[in-house]
Amino acid sequence: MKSLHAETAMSAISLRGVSHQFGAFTALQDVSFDIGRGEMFGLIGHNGAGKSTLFKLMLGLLTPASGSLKVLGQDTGAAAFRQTRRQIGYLPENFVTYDNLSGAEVLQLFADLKQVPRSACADLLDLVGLTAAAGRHVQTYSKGMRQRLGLAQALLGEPQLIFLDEPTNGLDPQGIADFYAILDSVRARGATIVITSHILAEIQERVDHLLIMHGGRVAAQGTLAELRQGMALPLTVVASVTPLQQPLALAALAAVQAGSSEALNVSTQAERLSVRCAPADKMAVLTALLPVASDVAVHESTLEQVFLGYGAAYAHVH
Ligand SMILES: Nc1ncnc2c1ncn2[C@@H]1O[C@H](COP(=O)(O)OP(=O)(O)OP(=O)(O)O)[C@@H](O)[C@H]1O
Repeated sequence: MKSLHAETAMSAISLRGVSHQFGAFTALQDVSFDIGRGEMFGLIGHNGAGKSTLFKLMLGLLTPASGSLKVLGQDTGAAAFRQTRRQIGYLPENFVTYDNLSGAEVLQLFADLKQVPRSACADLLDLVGLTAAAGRHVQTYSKGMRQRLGLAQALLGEPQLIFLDEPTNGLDPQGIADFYAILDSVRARGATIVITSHILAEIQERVDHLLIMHGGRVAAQGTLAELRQGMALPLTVVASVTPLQQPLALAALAAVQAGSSEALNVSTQAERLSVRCAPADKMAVLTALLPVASDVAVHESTLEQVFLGYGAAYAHVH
């Protein structure tokens, strides 16, 4: 499936035919995609699919064996990329910090390393909700607080581009919600965010575009809607139907089934009627149910189902 977004100089990131080997092992093969400026871009894949390697290439920490890789318009291999790096923030998968320093001291240290004025630290600590704990040793921080400190570090210097490698790993639901609320405020100033996560339910409503990696290759890319379309997984329509209306609903659905080559799976439980059908039959099912039902809702396939579907399809071909 081809990316639909424009492959122009406006891309924050552009990869063409990128491959990378570790010794004899090919970790990435012929990877091409674009990330538009201001997007929240989700990179997903099984363990070992190549996500962290891609991050390291995009950060200029590794050099691709072949292909071209431009980040913020600059070739990552060029000497000038050192300057571009200042526009980039990175929260690694395992953010390691110094336990016997305070949160404020850790952030100041990173500010010095990034040559960002220390005066920026107070606002960032405030943004990530650590002002009250700024004087405490990081040793006493919870996992969520450490991750928020890591995010503050990634946001030093107001970077245009931010890489977050499994940033919500180990956070509780409130911690995850807080983390994404901070990201929303970062997005509001136009920053591009690239994020990996294994918690697909968490990112499916939050990212603009997705790239599914499998075995070092791109298995699929697009918006969630495009990825769903590519997989054509069944969806479920649920509705409330009174006992009086139920025969009418079932008759209307039988008519839909008669006109479709795909199976319609209808089940009823008390007044709740549920129809599992192919995406192509969605409108016909809705048209059949709307006159005789209430509370009609469509449950599309989840990103997790889509991801597993692409994984299975990919494994079948390769
Ligand atoms: N420095 C290295 N030397 C040799 N092999 C490596 C090196 N770094 C990564 N690999 C291998 O490259 C492949 C891709 O690894 P990578 O860390 O990019 O995967 P990932 O998608 O980030 O996985 P995870 O979800 O587990 O973090 C894996 O098979 C890994 O073992």
